[in-house]
Amino acid sequence: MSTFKRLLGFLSPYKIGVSVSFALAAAAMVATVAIPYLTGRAIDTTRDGDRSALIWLAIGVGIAGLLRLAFSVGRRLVAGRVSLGVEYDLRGRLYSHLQALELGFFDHQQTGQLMSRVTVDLQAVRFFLGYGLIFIGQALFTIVLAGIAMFLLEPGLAAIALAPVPFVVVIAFRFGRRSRPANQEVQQRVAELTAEAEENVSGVRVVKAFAREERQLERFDHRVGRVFDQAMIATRLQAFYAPFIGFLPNLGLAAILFVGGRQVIDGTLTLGEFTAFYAYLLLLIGPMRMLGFLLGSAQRATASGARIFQLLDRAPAMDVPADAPPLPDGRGRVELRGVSLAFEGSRQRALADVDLVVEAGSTVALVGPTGSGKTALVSLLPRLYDATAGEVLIDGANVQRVDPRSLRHEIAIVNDDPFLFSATVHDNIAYARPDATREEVETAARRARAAGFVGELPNGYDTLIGERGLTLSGGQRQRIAIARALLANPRILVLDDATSAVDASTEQEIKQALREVMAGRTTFVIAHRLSTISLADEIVVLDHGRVVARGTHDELLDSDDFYAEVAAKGLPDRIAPDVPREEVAGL
Ligand SMILES: Nc1ncnc2c1ncn2[C@@H]1O[C@H](COP(=O)(O)OP(=O)(O)OP(=O)(O)O)[C@@H](O)[C@H]1O
Repeated sequence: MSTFKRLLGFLSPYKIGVSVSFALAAAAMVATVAIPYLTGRAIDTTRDGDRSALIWLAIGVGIAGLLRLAFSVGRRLVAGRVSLGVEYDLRGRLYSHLQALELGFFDHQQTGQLMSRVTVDLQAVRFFLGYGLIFIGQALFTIVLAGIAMFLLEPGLAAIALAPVPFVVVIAFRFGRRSRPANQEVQQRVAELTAEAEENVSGVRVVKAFAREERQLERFDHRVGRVFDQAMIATRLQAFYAPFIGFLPNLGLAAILFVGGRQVIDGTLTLGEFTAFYAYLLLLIGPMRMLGFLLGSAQRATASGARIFQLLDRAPAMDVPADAPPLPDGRGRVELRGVSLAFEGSRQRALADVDLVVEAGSTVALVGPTGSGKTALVSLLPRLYDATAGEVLIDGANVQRVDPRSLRHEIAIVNDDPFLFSATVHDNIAYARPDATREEVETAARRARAAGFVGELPNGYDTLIGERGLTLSGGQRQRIAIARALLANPRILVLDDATSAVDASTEQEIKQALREVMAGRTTFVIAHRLSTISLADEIVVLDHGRVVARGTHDELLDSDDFYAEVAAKGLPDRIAPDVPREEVAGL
C-alpha cells in the first residue's frame, strides 16, 4: 500500500470529523461563490437605478459573508480537532511501539533520529491530515464551483478563462514528483541534525573536558549546512513552481479583460455579468496559488509518513507467546544450557556454549577481562537480549516462554552508570514499586548506604535530581540505584560493577548491607575489585564468552592461572600471599 494511502488510514477514526469539515468547507465555498454573482447583479441594478433591489443585494452579500465566516470558523474548529486527534493517536502509537521494541533495536539507533521522527515528522503528517487535505479539497471545490458558475454565466468566456487549468494540473503533478525526494532528503538531514544536537548535549561533559567546543561547533555547522543546502533545493523548487502555478490563471485574466471587455462594449455582455465573471476568475487564483503550497505540504507529509512507517513497520524481534504464564514460584535458581549469544551486526559471539547452574540463594561472581561477556551473560536473565542458541532457565522455566513482565519483576540489575530520572529521590528509589511507603524507601536507602547523603540534600527524599542525576556524584547515583533495586525485592539481584564509583570505605559499608539483602536471593556480582568478588560463594571466570574456570577464590587462585592473572592484573587491591582473604575483603 502506498505511504499516502496508509497516511489516510490515520483518519479512519475521524470519519465524521473529516466529513463535517469537508461539508463545512463546501458550504463556505458556496457562500463565497455567491458573492461575485450578487456583486454582478448589484452592478447591473446600479445601471438600472433600482434602489430597493440594491439594498437586498447588499444584504445578500452581507449574509453570504456572514455564512462564510460561520462555516469557516466551524470548519477550523472541527479540522483542528481532527488534526490534534491524529497527532495524539500517532504519538501514542509511536511511543507504545518504541516501548515494545527489544533493547537490541536501540543499540543501533541514534536517539536524535528517533526524536526527530516523533516530533518533526509527526508534525508534518498531522498538519497535512488535519488541514492540508481539507484545504486541497476546498481549493478543488472552489475551482469546480467557480468554473460551473462561469460556464452558466457565459460558456465562451468560461472556456477561455479556464484554458490554463489543465496546464496547472500538469505542472502541479510535475512539482509533486520532483519535490517528494527533495523533501524526503530534507527530513532525513533534519533528523541527522537532531541526532547531532542530542549527542552534543548528552556529551557536554566530554566536550568541555577536552575543550572540543570548536570541533563540535564545526560538526554542527556542517550538519546545519547540509540541512540548509537541501532545504534550498526544496525551496527553489517551491519558489519556481508555486508562483508559476499561481501565474497561469493571470493569463486567463488578461484574456477575459480583452475578450469580455469587447463584449461589454459591443453590448453582448452586461457590465454586471462581466464584473461577476472577473470576480470568479479572481476567486480561482487564490486556490490555484495555494494548490502549489498544499501539494508541497502533501509531499512533506508523505516523506515524513514514510519515515514514521519505517519505525512502525519494524516488528518487535522478541517473541512472547500470547498466553505466556508468569514466572513460576521459586527462589531464583538459574541455569544456562549451551547458551550462545551473537549481538546483531557482530561477527563474534559474545557468549559461546555456556553451561552454568547457579543454585537458588547463592552468590556468584563473574570475573574476566573486559569484553569477556559478563554483562552479556546477565542481560540474558531478564531477557534484555535473547540467546542465539541454548536455553536460559529460571526456577525451571525457560525465560522465553514466560511473561516478560513477571520475569523482569523478579530480577533487578544495578550497573556502573545507572540512569536516574528527573524526579525526586523518593520517586527514583520507588521506581519499580511506585506504591512503596516513605518508610520502605528510607529502609532501602539505609541498606544501600544512601540515607546519609540523602538526608543532607536540601529537601531530603523530596529533592529533585536533575537529568541523569547530574547533581549527584557517580557514587551517590550508584547508591540510589542499589536502593531502587533493593526496594524491588527481586528474586535475583545483579550487581554489574555496581559499586565501582564508591570509595573503598563506603563500599565496605554497602557490602555489609548487601550481605543482609543477598541472603535468600540469588545474586550475580560483576566486579573488578577483589573485595567485592569475595562476597561470592562461587566465582565463574569468563574469557572470550566462554566459561574457563569456576570455583572458590582459593581454589581458583591455586588451580587456575588465568584467574590468578586476572586477580593480579585486573584487581586494584592485589593481595599479598600471606594476607587472609577475609581481611582483604574487609569481611
Ligand atoms: N549491545 C551490543 N551490541 C553489540 N555488541 C555488543 C553489545 N554489548 C556488548 N557487545 C560486545 O559483546 C562482547 C561482550 O561484552 P560485555 O559487555 O558482556 O563484556 P564485559 O565482560 O561485561 O566487559 P566489561 O568488563 O568491560 O564490562 C564485547 O565484545 C562487546 O563489544
